[in-house]
Amino acid sequence: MSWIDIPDGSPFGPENLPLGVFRHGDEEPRVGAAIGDQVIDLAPVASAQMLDGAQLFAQPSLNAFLALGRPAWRATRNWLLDLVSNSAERDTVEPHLIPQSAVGMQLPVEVADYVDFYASEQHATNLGRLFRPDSEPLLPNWKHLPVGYHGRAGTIVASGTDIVRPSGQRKASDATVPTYGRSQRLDIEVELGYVVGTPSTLGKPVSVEDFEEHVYGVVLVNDWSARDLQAWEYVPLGPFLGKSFATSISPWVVSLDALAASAVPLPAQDPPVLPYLAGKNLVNYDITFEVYLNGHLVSSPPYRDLYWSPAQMLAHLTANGASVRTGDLYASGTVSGPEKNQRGSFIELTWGGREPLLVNGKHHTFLEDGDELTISAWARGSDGSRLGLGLGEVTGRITPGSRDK
Ligand SMILES: O=C(O)/C=C/C(=O)CC(=O)CC(=O)O
Ligand SMILES: [Ca+2]
Ligand SMILES: [Mg+2]
Repeated sequence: MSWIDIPDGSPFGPENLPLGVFRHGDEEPRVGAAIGDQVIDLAPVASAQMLDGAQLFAQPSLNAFLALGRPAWRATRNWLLDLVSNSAERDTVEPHLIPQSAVGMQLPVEVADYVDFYASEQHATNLGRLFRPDSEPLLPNWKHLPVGYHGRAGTIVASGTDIVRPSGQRKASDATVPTYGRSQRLDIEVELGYVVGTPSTLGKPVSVEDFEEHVYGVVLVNDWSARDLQAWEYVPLGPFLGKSFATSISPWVVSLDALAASAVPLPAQDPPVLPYLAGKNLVNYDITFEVYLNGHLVSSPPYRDLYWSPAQMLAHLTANGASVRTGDLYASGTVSGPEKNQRGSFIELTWGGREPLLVNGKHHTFLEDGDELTISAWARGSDGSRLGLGLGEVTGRITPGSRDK
């Protein structure tokens, strides 16, 4: 319960309290917490209470706060829970509530490195069938390690940023040589992203047990992908320009402490994983995404059945001694469920473009100029309810890009 008025159905209930970076008029961007349809401007509230570290909220990114580590994250969460639930705090907090409609949101984190996994068995199977129809859909390594690649941190953009249609080399299957031009198979990838707070040490792998020491929370990720560029360029070294032009993330970082209510055990893995990937308490989160094309729901991918847990992803990405830094982002890979309306990309939803989707009376395959794509997501608590535990949304609109050359 909160003394703050929270609209019914708000993703930001009194126990969610995600953090983000907002801009209010021409004031400096700074850290806020979302509750209902308002933002708590944290720096002046912390200053009024003469808290150490109040200046950490007067920053244009969460990085300084994230670097403090789990004890400080917990203490901050407890402070926030008290601010919104204890009516004695009302006089201090109320002057620093700002309607979300009056602020602009920017990237919550200055992203250091970006890694993208491929952890949904359903998605990997679908893409195997589409890209490698004559082979086994899952490659032999897939159930032994969380497959991933290093992406491009510098082109991670805030929700709402226009996505310029990328150009590049692509080769039609009946052509002998490639051409350069605008992508004709521009797609989305619906993913969950994990934000690293506490760095690790170079040369020292992070164990699955230490996941919560390093990871602060989650954001929504749309890993825009140009399937025609990708198909022509990516064997054998992996994704490159087909995915590096833009990746959008949601503005509010939901903490693992808030998400704990939706943790579900990871199903048994077969074959058994190597010891460095094994753990007794591996979890996933019971999160369901909703994908809207121009305002119409086209898919609802479920996260809870992902094959690899985020703790295993972190253990694997540091297994060679590579370190993580404050602000690193690693994403789950596209999330797809078994049903047709649970697929997390248009290449799957339209089966390579051969089965167009009928959306509001119009046939769609890949993204067209002007299309607006929004992903939202909700976590479910152990009682099956949504509990005001939403992740908010990430949105972007396709703009035409430069003329073909
Ligand atoms: O299987 C392939 O050939 C291609 C896979 C992808 O494009 C997916 C990817 O990059 C990772 C993911 O988001 O799941
Ligand atoms: Ca991806
Ligand atoms: Mg990308």
